[in-house]
Amino acid sequence: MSKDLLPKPSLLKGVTGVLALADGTILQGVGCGAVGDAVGEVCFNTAMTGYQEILTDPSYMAQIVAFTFPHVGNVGTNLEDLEQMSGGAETAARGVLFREVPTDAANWRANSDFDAWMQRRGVIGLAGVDTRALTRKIRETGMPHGVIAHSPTGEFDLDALVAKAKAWAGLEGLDLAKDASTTQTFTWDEGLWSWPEGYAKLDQPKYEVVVLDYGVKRNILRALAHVGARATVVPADTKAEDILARNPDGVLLSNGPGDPAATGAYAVPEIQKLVQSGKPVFGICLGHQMLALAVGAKTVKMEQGHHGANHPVKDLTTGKVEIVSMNHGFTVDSASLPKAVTETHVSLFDGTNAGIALADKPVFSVQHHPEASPGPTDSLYLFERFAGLMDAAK
Ligand SMILES: NC(=O)CC[C@H](N)C(=O)O
Repeated sequence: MSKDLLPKPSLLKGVTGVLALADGTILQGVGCGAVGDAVGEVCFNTAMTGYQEILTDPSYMAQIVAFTFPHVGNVGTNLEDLEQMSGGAETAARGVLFREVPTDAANWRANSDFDAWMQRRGVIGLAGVDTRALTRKIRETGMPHGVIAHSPTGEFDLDALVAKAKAWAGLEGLDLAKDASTTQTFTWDEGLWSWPEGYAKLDQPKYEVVVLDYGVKRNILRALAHVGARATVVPADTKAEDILARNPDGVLLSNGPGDPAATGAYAVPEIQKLVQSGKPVFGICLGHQMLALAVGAKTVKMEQGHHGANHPVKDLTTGKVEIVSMNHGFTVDSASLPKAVTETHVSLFDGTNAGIALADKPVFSVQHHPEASPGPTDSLYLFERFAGLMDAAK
């Protein structure tokens, strides 16, 4: 085991949790949340708040999230900050790692403490690990495959856990949108949250938007309502003909888990028809990547990915810099963008593509999360840009 990744003994009450990486590295700590083990890609997230939204973001399916912020769980969990639509017993992320052992919940909105919430929702937690050393490792060698395990008796078959991490094929080529998507069409009219009112209600919709659900976050639907759009959410494999038959004012391609290239196999031909129809189209994250595939560009796997709530992105159409929420492990290869497609946004961390627009159609998309949740709301203007395109098309 690398010396860097040894636990800090003062933090440990007993080794009841481990993370076993495919290269044989073992991190030991205090297990919490659900008991058992789970395999996934290990990424780090630099957000300082919003762990409940992050862990329930469907785009984190098949991933294990290591928070660089040391105190996770202190404000407990509540019934509102859930991003996945199902709201069911299963949470998107497979596991979570953090530095300090979580305390009891201390927040007026909390109805549960973090440990009990993780237990109920099947999330395995591992506390007391040197997340800084793990983050440095990910920065140097990319996002590893790992198995997170929690055993209250402290018994682990470490060789078997490493073997399981090694045997996992990874996210490349994996279509998870079909698992994250709704199977039933439904409409949504809840707006954004503010204090002390709570969630707003959309009374008089100005626009009707069909949302192709590849694993949509609730706050995307709320941000649509915020600009006057009522969402009709349809399953990931819905045909363009069926969407256009509803005569929506616009179509939104949602975020979602997995590899865009694998998901694109069935979604891309439908997105191409939607683009050709002349309807305004807005893509977010996985939706952005699949729109890029639909217009002939390529997507590639990233080394360490972007996961956080403090990423600077430049809107090349206005010259403005926005601080955004990011969560992606694949990226659109800007060099592969065809001539008719403009690069509208770039990441100021590494220059990777963060947005595109079509020259001759009311179609655009971004890699980041304008709906935030968690994170800053600098990019909410993109929902207004979408509304502007819908106005122009009316
Ligand atoms: N948040 C998302 O939609 C993520 C998109 C894709 N699964 C990626 O990791 O790049």
